[in-house]
Amino acid sequence: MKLRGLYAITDSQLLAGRLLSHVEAALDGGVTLLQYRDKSDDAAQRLREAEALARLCERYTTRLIINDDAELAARLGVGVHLGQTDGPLTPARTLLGRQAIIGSTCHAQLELAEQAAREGASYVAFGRFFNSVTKPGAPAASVELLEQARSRIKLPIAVIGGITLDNAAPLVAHGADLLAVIHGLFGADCAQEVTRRARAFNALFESV
Ligand SMILES: Cc1ncc(COP(=O)(O)OP(=O)(O)O)c(N)n1
Ligand SMILES: Cc1nc(C(=O)O)sc1CCOP(=O)(O)O
Ligand SMILES: [Mg+2]
Repeated sequence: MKLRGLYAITDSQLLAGRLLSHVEAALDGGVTLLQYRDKSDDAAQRLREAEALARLCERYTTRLIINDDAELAARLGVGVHLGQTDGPLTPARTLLGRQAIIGSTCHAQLELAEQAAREGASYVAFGRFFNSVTKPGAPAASVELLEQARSRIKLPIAVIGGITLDNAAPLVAHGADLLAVIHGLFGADCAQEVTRRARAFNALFESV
Protein backbone atom coordinates (compact mmCIF):
# COMPACT_ATOMS: atom_id res chain seq x y z
CA MET A 1 0.00 0.00 0.00
CA LYS A 2 1.30 3.42 -0.96
CA LEU A 3 1.54 5.75 2.05
CA ARG A 4 0.68 9.07 0.45
CA GLY A 5 -2.03 11.63 1.21
CA LEU A 6 -3.80 12.90 4.31
CA TYR A 7 -2.79 11.48 7.70
CA ALA A 8 -5.63 12.50 10.03
CA ILE A 9 -4.85 12.52 13.77
CA THR A 10 -7.50 12.69 16.48
CA ASP A 11 -7.32 14.88 19.57
CA SER A 12 -9.47 13.97 22.55
CA GLN A 13 -10.13 17.54 23.71
CA LEU A 14 -10.82 18.95 20.27
CA LEU A 15 -13.11 16.05 19.35
CA ALA A 16 -14.87 15.62 22.70
CA GLY A 17 -18.41 14.44 21.99
CA ARG A 18 -17.89 14.25 18.22
CA LEU A 19 -14.99 11.85 17.75
CA LEU A 20 -16.80 9.33 15.56
CA SER A 21 -18.87 11.82 13.55
CA HIS A 22 -15.87 13.98 12.68
CA VAL A 23 -13.62 11.02 11.95
CA GLU A 24 -16.28 9.55 9.67
CA ALA A 25 -16.56 12.92 7.93
CA ALA A 26 -12.80 12.89 7.35
CA LEU A 27 -12.93 9.32 6.06
CA ASP A 28 -15.66 10.40 3.64
CA GLY A 29 -13.26 12.98 2.23
CA GLY A 30 -10.40 10.46 2.00
CA VAL A 31 -7.80 9.56 4.63
CA THR A 32 -4.69 7.47 3.95
CA LEU A 33 -3.87 6.90 7.63
CA LEU A 34 -5.89 7.67 10.76
CA GLN A 35 -4.06 8.03 14.07
CA TYR A 36 -5.89 7.65 17.37
CA ARG A 37 -4.09 10.07 19.72
CA ASP A 38 -5.36 10.23 23.27
CA LYS A 39 -2.93 11.49 25.89
CA SER A 40 -5.18 10.62 28.86
CA ASP A 41 -4.55 7.77 31.31
CA ASP A 42 -8.06 6.39 30.89
CA ALA A 43 -7.24 2.91 29.57
CA ALA A 44 -10.90 1.81 29.34
CA GLN A 45 -11.84 4.86 27.27
CA ARG A 46 -8.81 4.40 25.06
CA LEU A 47 -9.74 0.79 24.35
CA ARG A 48 -13.40 1.65 23.70
CA GLU A 49 -12.61 4.53 21.35
CA ALA A 50 -9.82 2.69 19.56
CA GLU A 51 -12.13 -0.28 18.95
CA ALA A 52 -14.84 2.02 17.55
CA LEU A 53 -12.31 3.70 15.27
CA ALA A 54 -10.98 0.32 14.13
CA ARG A 55 -14.52 -0.67 13.07
CA LEU A 56 -14.98 2.63 11.24
CA CYS A 57 -11.62 2.34 9.48
CA GLU A 58 -12.46 -1.18 8.36
CA ARG A 59 -15.61 0.12 6.67
CA TYR A 60 -13.57 2.71 4.79
CA THR A 61 -10.51 0.45 4.25
CA THR A 62 -8.33 3.02 5.97
CA ARG A 63 -5.35 1.91 8.08
CA LEU A 64 -5.57 2.79 11.79
CA ILE A 65 -2.50 3.77 13.82
CA ILE A 66 -2.44 3.98 17.62
CA ASN A 67 -0.28 6.73 19.11
CA ASP A 68 2.27 5.75 21.79
CA ASP A 69 0.83 2.33 22.69
CA ALA A 70 2.20 -0.75 20.91
CA GLU A 71 0.30 -3.09 23.27
CA LEU A 72 -3.05 -1.55 22.35
CA ALA A 73 -2.09 -1.66 18.67
CA ALA A 74 -1.26 -5.37 19.02
CA ARG A 75 -4.59 -6.03 20.72
CA LEU A 76 -6.45 -4.47 17.79
CA GLY A 77 -4.13 -5.75 15.07
CA VAL A 78 -3.31 -2.25 13.80
CA GLY A 79 -0.25 0.01 13.49
CA VAL A 80 1.52 2.24 15.99
CA HIS A 81 3.28 5.62 16.04
CA LEU A 82 6.20 5.87 18.46
CA GLY A 83 7.94 9.04 19.59
CA GLN A 84 11.49 9.12 20.89
CA THR A 85 10.34 8.37 24.45
CA ASP A 86 7.59 5.87 23.61
CA GLY A 87 9.71 2.74 23.54
CA PRO A 88 12.04 1.14 20.99
CA LEU A 89 11.00 0.22 17.45
CA THR A 90 12.56 -3.23 17.19
CA PRO A 91 10.42 -4.94 19.85
CA ALA A 92 7.34 -3.15 18.49
CA ARG A 93 8.07 -4.62 15.06
CA THR A 94 8.45 -8.08 16.61
CA LEU A 95 5.18 -7.62 18.51
CA LEU A 96 3.13 -6.29 15.57
CA GLY A 97 4.60 -8.29 12.71
CA ARG A 98 6.05 -7.46 9.30
CA GLN A 99 2.85 -6.12 7.77
CA ALA A 100 2.09 -3.56 10.50
CA ILE A 101 2.60 0.14 9.86
CA ILE A 102 5.02 1.58 12.41
CA GLY A 103 5.84 5.29 12.40
CA SER A 104 8.63 7.11 14.18
CA THR A 105 8.93 10.74 15.31
CA CYS A 106 12.26 12.15 14.12
CA HIS A 107 11.76 15.85 15.02
CA ALA A 108 14.26 17.71 12.78
CA GLN A 109 17.04 15.12 12.86
CA LEU A 110 17.97 13.07 9.81
CA GLU A 111 20.06 10.74 11.98
CA LEU A 112 16.95 9.71 13.91
CA ALA A 113 15.21 8.93 10.61
CA GLU A 114 18.15 6.83 9.41
CA GLN A 115 18.15 4.94 12.68
CA ALA A 116 14.35 4.42 12.48
CA ALA A 117 14.76 3.05 8.95
CA ARG A 118 17.41 0.59 10.15
CA GLU A 119 15.14 -0.51 13.00
CA GLY A 120 12.20 -1.30 10.73
CA ALA A 121 10.00 1.82 10.67
CA SER A 122 7.38 2.02 7.90
CA TYR A 123 7.50 5.82 7.75
CA VAL A 124 9.35 8.65 9.47
CA ALA A 125 7.79 11.88 10.73
CA PHE A 126 9.41 15.32 10.85
CA GLY A 127 8.03 18.42 12.54
CA ARG A 128 6.84 20.74 13.68
CA PHE A 129 6.81 22.80 10.48
CA PHE A 130 4.51 25.61 11.70
CA ASN A 131 3.24 26.90 15.03
CA SER A 132 0.94 24.31 16.51
CA VAL A 133 -1.87 25.02 18.94
CA THR A 134 -2.01 21.31 19.70
CA LYS A 135 1.68 20.96 20.62
CA PRO A 136 3.25 24.42 20.88
CA GLY A 137 6.56 23.24 22.39
CA ALA A 138 7.58 20.75 19.70
CA PRO A 139 11.03 21.40 18.14
CA ALA A 140 10.96 23.25 14.81
CA ALA A 141 11.74 21.67 11.41
CA SER A 142 12.32 23.40 8.08
CA VAL A 143 11.63 22.84 4.39
CA GLU A 144 15.42 22.57 3.87
CA LEU A 145 15.48 19.61 6.26
CA LEU A 146 12.60 18.06 4.34
CA GLU A 147 14.55 18.38 1.07
CA GLN A 148 17.59 16.71 2.62
CA ALA A 149 15.43 13.97 4.09
CA ARG A 150 13.81 13.37 0.69
CA SER A 151 17.18 12.78 -0.92
CA ARG A 152 18.54 10.55 1.88
CA ILE A 153 15.55 8.61 3.22
CA LYS A 154 13.79 6.02 1.10
CA LEU A 155 10.82 5.57 3.49
CA PRO A 156 7.59 7.60 3.19
CA ILE A 157 7.93 10.95 4.96
CA ALA A 158 5.19 12.38 7.17
CA VAL A 159 5.22 16.06 8.10
CA ILE A 160 3.42 17.48 11.12
CA GLY A 161 2.83 20.60 13.15
CA GLY A 162 0.47 23.48 12.43
CA ILE A 163 -0.35 22.25 8.93
CA THR A 164 -3.39 23.83 7.29
CA LEU A 165 -4.79 24.09 3.77
CA ASP A 166 -3.06 27.47 3.50
CA ASN A 167 0.48 26.28 4.23
CA ALA A 168 0.61 22.61 3.18
CA ALA A 169 1.35 22.89 -0.56
CA PRO A 170 5.10 23.68 -0.26
CA LEU A 171 5.58 20.66 2.01
CA VAL A 172 4.09 18.39 -0.64
CA ALA A 173 6.15 20.11 -3.34
CA HIS A 174 9.33 19.46 -1.30
CA GLY A 175 8.68 15.75 -0.93
CA ALA A 176 6.27 15.11 1.92
CA ASP A 177 4.25 11.92 1.40
CA LEU A 178 1.86 12.28 4.32
CA LEU A 179 0.34 15.48 5.71
CA ALA A 180 -0.29 14.75 9.41
CA VAL A 181 -2.95 17.13 10.63
CA ILE A 182 -5.05 17.65 13.74
CA HIS A 183 -6.37 21.19 14.12
CA GLY A 184 -6.22 22.11 10.44
CA LEU A 185 -8.65 19.27 9.77
CA PHE A 186 -10.69 18.61 12.92
CA GLY A 187 -10.79 22.25 14.06
CA ALA A 188 -13.67 22.72 11.59
CA ASP A 189 -17.08 23.81 12.90
CA CYS A 190 -19.09 21.07 11.25
CA ALA A 191 -18.71 17.61 9.74
CA GLN A 192 -19.27 18.86 6.19
CA GLU A 193 -16.33 21.22 6.54
CA VAL A 194 -14.13 18.35 7.80
CA THR A 195 -15.02 16.41 4.65
CA ARG A 196 -14.28 19.42 2.44
CA ARG A 197 -10.90 19.95 4.09
CA ALA A 198 -9.97 16.27 3.78
CA ARG A 199 -10.74 16.36 0.04
CA ALA A 200 -8.75 19.58 -0.35
CA PHE A 201 -5.70 18.14 1.48
CA ASN A 202 -5.75 15.11 -0.82
CA ALA A 203 -6.08 17.30 -3.91
CA LEU A 204 -2.68 18.84 -3.07
CA PHE A 205 -1.07 15.51 -4.02
CA GLU A 206 -2.73 15.38 -7.41
CA SER A 207 -0.72 18.20 -8.97
CA VAL A 208 2.72 16.85 -7.86
C1 LIG B 1 2.66 11.43 12.42
C2 LIG B 1 3.11 11.84 13.78
N1 LIG B 1 4.26 12.52 13.90
C3 LIG B 1 4.70 12.91 15.09
C4 LIG B 1 3.97 12.61 16.22
C5 LIG B 1 4.45 13.03 17.58
O1 LIG B 1 4.81 11.91 18.35
P1 LIG B 1 5.47 12.16 19.80
O2 LIG B 1 6.72 12.93 19.62
O3 LIG B 1 5.58 10.86 20.48
O4 LIG B 1 4.42 13.08 20.53
P2 LIG B 1 2.91 12.72 20.96
O5 LIG B 1 2.07 12.73 19.74
O6 LIG B 1 2.90 11.35 21.58
O7 LIG B 1 2.52 13.78 21.91
C6 LIG B 1 2.77 11.91 16.07
N2 LIG B 1 1.99 11.59 17.12
N3 LIG B 1 2.36 11.53 14.84
C1 LIG C 1 1.37 15.64 17.87
C2 LIG C 1 2.35 16.57 17.28
N1 LIG C 1 3.68 16.23 17.13
C3 LIG C 1 4.38 17.22 16.60
C4 LIG C 1 5.83 17.15 16.33
O1 LIG C 1 6.41 18.13 15.86
O2 LIG C 1 6.38 16.07 16.57
S1 LIG C 1 3.46 18.60 16.26
C5 LIG C 1 2.07 17.84 16.83
C6 LIG C 1 0.71 18.49 16.85
C7 LIG C 1 0.02 18.39 15.52
O3 LIG C 1 -1.22 18.98 15.63
P1 LIG C 1 -1.67 20.23 14.75
O4 LIG C 1 -1.89 19.75 13.36
O5 LIG C 1 -2.96 20.67 15.41
O6 LIG C 1 -0.60 21.27 14.86
MG1 LIG D 1 4.27 9.82 21.56
